[in-house]
Amino acid sequence: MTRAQASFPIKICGLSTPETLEAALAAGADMIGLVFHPKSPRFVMPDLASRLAAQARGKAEIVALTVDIEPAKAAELAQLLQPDWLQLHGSETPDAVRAIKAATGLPALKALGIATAADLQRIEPYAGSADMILLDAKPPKDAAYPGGHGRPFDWALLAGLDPAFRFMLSGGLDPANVAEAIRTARPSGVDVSSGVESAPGVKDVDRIAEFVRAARAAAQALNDDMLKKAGKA
Ligand SMILES: O=C(O)c1ccccc1N[C@@H]1O[C@H](COP(=O)(O)O)[C@@H](O)[C@H]1O
Repeated sequence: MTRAQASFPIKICGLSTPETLEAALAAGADMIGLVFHPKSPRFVMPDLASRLAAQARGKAEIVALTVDIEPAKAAELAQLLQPDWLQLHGSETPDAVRAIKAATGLPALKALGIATAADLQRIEPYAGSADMILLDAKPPKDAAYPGGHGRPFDWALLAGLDPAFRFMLSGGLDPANVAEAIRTARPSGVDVSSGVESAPGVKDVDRIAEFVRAARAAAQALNDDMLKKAGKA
């Protein structure tokens, strides 16, 4: 089990400078995301990505974010970056997730877009393939890239999920709303990109620190509440 699977992981995605990566590490982020989708404003070239990965290694889990990547390309990326996770943020089927995992030997964080209760039925088929599910908003129609648009979805849709099901939540989270998102959706971790930026692709060190602080406090409160309900506190 990785560190992220054992605790309440807080992931800061789309980091692209040593300074903002350092801010995420100093704030106590558990996972950092490097984006390998060329159409994203957060895309990092392989050389820079390798340097950022070296800076983060051993301090936070490194997540390589890809979109509908071929298994052979994923293996090349894994070789180059040696990430701890692959985030699969496209329309990868359960079989594609299995093939990418087999080619890389890495755990997969599979993102699924949620807009209605019916979308929750897309989770179950990934039970035997994805190591963690990330529930995100759907991108705007005609978006050039499938995530990182700062759009929330209705977190109350997740209230009926099995409490034992571990998932991460993303989509429009920011320092001001992450506590409410955690109270409502009761996720096992959170992921943010544009909510800690001053402009698309430009991370803000103060917002990163505020986000991690707010998420950590809300996760602790959620845990205390669950222990109380279970009669253990
Ligand atoms: O961040 C990106 O640029 C990105 C590009 C392609 C796919 C996913 C991307 N980011 C992921 O999108 C969600 C939501 O981000 P936001 O906080 O709403 O901006 C998050 O999981 C990012 O990892």
